[in-house]
Amino acid sequence: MSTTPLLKIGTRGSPLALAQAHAARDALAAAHPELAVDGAMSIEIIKTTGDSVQDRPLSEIGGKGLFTREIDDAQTSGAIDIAVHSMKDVPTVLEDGLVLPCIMPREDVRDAFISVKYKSFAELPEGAVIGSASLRRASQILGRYPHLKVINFRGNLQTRLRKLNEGVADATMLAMAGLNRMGMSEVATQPMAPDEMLPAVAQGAVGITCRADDDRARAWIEALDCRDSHLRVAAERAFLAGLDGSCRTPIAGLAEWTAPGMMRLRGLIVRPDGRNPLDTERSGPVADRAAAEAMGADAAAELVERAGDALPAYRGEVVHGGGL
Ligand SMILES: NCc1[nH]cc(CCC(=O)O)c1CC(=O)O
Repeated sequence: MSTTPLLKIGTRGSPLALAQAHAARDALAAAHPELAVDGAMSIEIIKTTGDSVQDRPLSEIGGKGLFTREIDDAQTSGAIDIAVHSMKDVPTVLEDGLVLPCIMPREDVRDAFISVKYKSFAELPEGAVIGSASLRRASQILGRYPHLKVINFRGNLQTRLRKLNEGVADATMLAMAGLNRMGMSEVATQPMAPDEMLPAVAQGAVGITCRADDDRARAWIEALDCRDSHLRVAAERAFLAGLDGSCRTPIAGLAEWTAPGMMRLRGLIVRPDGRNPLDTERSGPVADRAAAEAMGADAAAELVERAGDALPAYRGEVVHGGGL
């Protein structure tokens, strides 16, 4: 029973991250009989900078890979073999020596409006307080409802819901995907349509990385790859990469299949005050990863061009990733 596991799975320790790691482990066991054996896989919890710093806005901590760096290091050093990530927390450029062969079937991409007293944003009175650590969410809401106030709201899902119940804020927003995976869908007062709240790039997608030279782990996780989800995430991440040299930009993006082989990509960059958002859309055939990435890059190039000198104003205020 004390033999070394064949596959060490790394994850953050939040309840959501653990739920995702357990789901990945179960899918691996179902797909590969040799991994279904007792002790064949282990789950290793790794604390990231983003988990450690709870008292300051993420935008003040800065830097890429707040929720991934320590996990990347563990992977590179061999302390773990694969890592299960919320893709919206993963920087567009992977750590050297790591690859991403697997995107699992994507969950609900939408954000949810959550409130104890109110049914929707439209019902909130003048001066009502929204708790959010996400400038992407906050700025989209302020653009539409400038009479609301946004306060910084950090912590994992459980912490944020507790703050809401304590009356620290009148409403908050959380990804439906996280709620669904935690079996807490009923916490959502109302899912918001992407037209009202465009999700973060790769929201609802879970990816699995491994070392580029680890052929065995790679084959195991590649078997779980959902091609439809992977191409959507590839388009969105190419859009993000095209805009996001610093990884500190409030950006939203969503790719969807409108018909077999036909993709639609919506993209948006916003200012913190929600004024003058820039959005764009692409539709067309996407047969492979190169086509998905070309669509994302093309949409980003258009926004860079249109933003012109104003682009710096869209940058530098927020760290991409970590619930943003
Ligand atoms: N670190 C926060 C984080 N990362 C991924 C999700 C949601 C799940 C997902 O988008 O797959 C969340 C919580 C949230 O934004 O409500």
